[in-house]
Amino acid sequence: MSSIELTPTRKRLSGELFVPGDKSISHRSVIFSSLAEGTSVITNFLTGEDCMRTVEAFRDMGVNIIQENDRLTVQSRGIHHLKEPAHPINFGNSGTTARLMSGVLAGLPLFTTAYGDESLSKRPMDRVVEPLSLMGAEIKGRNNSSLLPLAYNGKKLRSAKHNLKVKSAQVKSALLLAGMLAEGETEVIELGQTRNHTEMLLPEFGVDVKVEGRSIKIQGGQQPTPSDIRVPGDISSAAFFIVAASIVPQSELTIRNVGLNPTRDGIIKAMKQMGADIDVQVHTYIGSEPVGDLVIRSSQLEGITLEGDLVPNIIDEVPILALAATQAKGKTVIKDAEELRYKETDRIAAVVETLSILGADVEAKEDGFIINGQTSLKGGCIDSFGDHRIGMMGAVASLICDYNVTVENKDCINISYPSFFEHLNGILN
Ligand SMILES: O=C(O)C1=C[C@@H](OP(=O)(O)O)[C@@H](O)[C@H](O)C1
Ligand SMILES: C=C(OP(=O)(O)O)C(=O)O
Repeated sequence: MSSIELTPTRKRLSGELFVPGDKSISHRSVIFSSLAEGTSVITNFLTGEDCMRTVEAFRDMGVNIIQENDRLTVQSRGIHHLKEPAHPINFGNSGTTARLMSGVLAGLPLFTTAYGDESLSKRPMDRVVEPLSLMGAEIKGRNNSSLLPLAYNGKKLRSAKHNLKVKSAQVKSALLLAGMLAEGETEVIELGQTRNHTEMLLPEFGVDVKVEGRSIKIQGGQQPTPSDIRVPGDISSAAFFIVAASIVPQSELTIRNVGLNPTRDGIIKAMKQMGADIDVQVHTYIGSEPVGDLVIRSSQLEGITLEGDLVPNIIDEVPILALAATQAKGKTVIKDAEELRYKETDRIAAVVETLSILGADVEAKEDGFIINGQTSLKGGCIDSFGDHRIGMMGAVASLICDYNVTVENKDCINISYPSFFEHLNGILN
């Protein structure tokens, strides 16, 4: 198992950084272009392991996807010419691949099977299998079809009206994709606003989607048309450096071309509410997604409460926000975040264990945690638990620890940010 020992550098963060392409938009752009008939070019594609699983799934179905660094050329003959893979599809560690592809595979006239790694095989799939079954989907799997591996006896689905029971963009997107392949109009009513990349990006591929408040409607029988997409930088990756530059004294860091979709920018709102010094300049729109530059200067943070509607917006950023909270004066409370228990690992347990080892004052709750700051962190040996976001949080923590930090099982960072350590070393001055 790979590990890295990080020694206290006492260096500040400065200079400029371009974070890799957004993971959610990368997945969606390869799915939509693979379903389109013709050629699409995707640039600044995230080549992390998760998005490559989505690429491989479509390669397994006969789509020609040529990769040159972070540029993908997707050549597809369209929905009606996808071929049935002769072997199971590997979703790896990627929840987004598993959920979104479930919506696609259920609605294609193919028989497919799919599996995941140890972590993904424990994550709930009933959240997509159940509503897809209401559309006539035939999906079978372990544990009453709630866990991978799954087998999809794909067929033409019927439309449905779904009132979602979880705040999940993956579930919403799976049902919209299934709805696009079904007969009639499918409506998805969200429990709360989640990232809206599917609704924003499908129209770029010529698919009509109607959004009215929390209701999203899609007419069946639509086939995406090819489109060229430039993926904005991933705010969830930028989050590690937003927090790092805020908590490492004397830092001033610029992060360029970050996606600033309002359903994703909660990390900036939360950090600003804690007193972080962050300038935001939106300079372009890619499709309808705002993109801009951030300048972050170190500052004294204060504890806050993070709850309710903000939580889905910061769901992947909670581990790194928890580290920020250890450096904030007073109490930070994170609640309504039980979804964290269903990620690559139980992120409530993993955050509490990791920060406790490093010397923080943190208490687990069923739906989040309470952190009392400000604490000086010591150091120690921590495990990523095979979770990229926990591994990166540990690496950022090492910047403010008194002694060495060893991060065990660090290779999982390649899932969303293969160049993470290179980028970190490039801005430590
Ligand atoms: O739709 C997406 O691209 C994602 C949605 C979120 O998951 P949930 O839908 O399970 O909240 C998030 O945690 C994940 O990293 C990416
Ligand atoms: C939860 C995550 O991803 P996924 O659900 O796609 O595995 C994540 O990237 O933090």
